[in-house]
Amino acid sequence: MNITLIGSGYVGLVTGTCFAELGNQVVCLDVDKRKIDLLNSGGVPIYEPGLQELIARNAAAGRLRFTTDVQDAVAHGDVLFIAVGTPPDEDGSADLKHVLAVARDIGRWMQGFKIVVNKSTVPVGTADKVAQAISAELEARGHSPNQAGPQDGNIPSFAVVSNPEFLKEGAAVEDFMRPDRIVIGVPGSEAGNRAREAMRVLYAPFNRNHDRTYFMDVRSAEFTKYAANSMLASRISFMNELANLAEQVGADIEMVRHGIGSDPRIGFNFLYAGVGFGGSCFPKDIQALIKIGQEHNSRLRILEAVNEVNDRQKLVLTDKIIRRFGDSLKGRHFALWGLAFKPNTDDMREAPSRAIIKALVERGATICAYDPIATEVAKQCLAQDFAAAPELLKAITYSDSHFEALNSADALVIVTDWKSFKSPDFSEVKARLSEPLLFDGRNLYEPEAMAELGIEYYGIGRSNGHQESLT
Ligand SMILES: NC(=O)c1ccc[n+]([C@@H]2O[C@H](COP(=O)([O-])OP(=O)(O)OC[C@H]3O[C@@H](n4cnc5c(N)ncnc54)[C@H](O)[C@@H]3O)[C@@H](O)[C@H]2O)c1
Ligand SMILES: O=c1ccn([C@@H]2O[C@H](COP(=O)(O)OP(=O)(O)O[C@H]3O[C@H](CO)[C@@H](O)[C@H](O)[C@H]3O)[C@@H](O)[C@H]2O)c(=O)[nH]1
Repeated sequence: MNITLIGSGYVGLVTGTCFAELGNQVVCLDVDKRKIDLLNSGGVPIYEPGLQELIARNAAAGRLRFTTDVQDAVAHGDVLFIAVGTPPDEDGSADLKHVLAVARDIGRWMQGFKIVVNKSTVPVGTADKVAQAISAELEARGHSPNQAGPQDGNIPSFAVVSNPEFLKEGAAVEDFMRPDRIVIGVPGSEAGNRAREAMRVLYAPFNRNHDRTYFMDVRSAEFTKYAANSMLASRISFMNELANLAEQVGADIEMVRHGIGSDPRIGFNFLYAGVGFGGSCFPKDIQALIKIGQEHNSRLRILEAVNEVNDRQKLVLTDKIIRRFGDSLKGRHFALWGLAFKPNTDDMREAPSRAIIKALVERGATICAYDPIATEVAKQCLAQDFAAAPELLKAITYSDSHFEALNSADALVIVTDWKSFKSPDFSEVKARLSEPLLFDGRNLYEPEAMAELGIEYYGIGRSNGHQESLT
């Protein structure tokens, strides 16, 4: 099948590359010329395990190409995927300007029948707005907008489908290639039926052993995406709130996690307490759903609390550091392991490390940070965060080695749960730190083991270690 991805970021690039891997002819379009030039010269603008090799293989095989030419890209695809950003507007609602700009581009250039598939995360009702924007452009071209029936020849007609994406960064290729489910919302029309059949064929390779596709109406599909992210984020904030209470009552949240996760009705996934959730999805999607609720006079109190708990949780580790050292951290130096919002990515959007670094540096501390992948992206993000006080940026240095970052630090602060942090040589850690002190924002280690090693250890919601001395 001929497929076009409009928007070549995390979702567009991964989706396009994976469809090419399955034998489709794929064009990835982006307005960002630097991104397309980089892709055309063999580079990859994001870090995602396995992606670089897949892109190289499919580009070499002639199944995957990159362009900034809208007319060419729209002409190529029988199926046109919209995979552009839907960032939060000032009031928290999803900003649809990129999605609607793409819809207008499609309307401006399309010929014949096109299946327009929205993969961006969007509020319920967006497919209707996309259809209206395409129709308005067709009318301007002198065509009567027609979404109704199967057409022949070059008379433009279309169906707008919702196909939300559920991949996780850091595991995007794996998630896309082995989806738990494929949600497809199709309109109830003849064009919709045609789109449904095309989507069934396109996704057939994912359904060989059992059918993972859930066909539904468009609005339910749009809503499903927000519902999934809200549920997952709620679990995390719930566990973080319980973790903070566990410290007060002398319970250990890791024991509690095992105890409740073993109930199949609850399950183990997304129950890890930590320094809060970040990334480009949970924070913005929860804001957007809260806003949708407000607009429909249906306040979402649980989600309001999920956000509030998360904002607070990003500073829980800093609070522990302040309780240990006092409010002024002047003259204190910390090693910080992990900048990205989660492992296996260089994405720094809403990363808890940004809030933690800001809080420490504003209190006079200096920091040496290490991240296996995200350092360069982090430098740019932190420069923005400290734009109003650029002199504070000097307090942050970076190391290429997680051990060197420890040199002469008053404590090690762990923010991201990269695998390579899980079993460090603790004798080396102790030898390099000026005192054996560890603040673990991801509960990577056991308090008892740390005590045996002579390391003063503070986790999130851990009963033993030294929590009592902080309360
Ligand atoms: N990142 C994820 O893990 C993830 C997962 C599932 C869903 N989503 C959703 O998918 C959408 C895209 O997210 P992303 O992380 O890939 O965003 P991104 O910012 O990485 O990529 C979006 C790309 O779209 C391009 N773009 C913007 N306007 C354009 C236009 N008019 N024509 C062509 N290209 C244009 C941008 O230049 C950018 O390269 C969002 O709605 C997001 O919520 C993201
Ligand atoms: O038990 C957990 C699980 C995750 N996190 C944090 O939650 C955030 C999000 O993690 P994750 O969901 O793994 O990454 P994302 O790439 O943001 O993926 C989410 O957002 C995507 C965009 O909508 C969806 O497609 C995915 O299904 C959804 O998991 C990160 O900061 C994690 O550290 C926790 O604190 N505890």
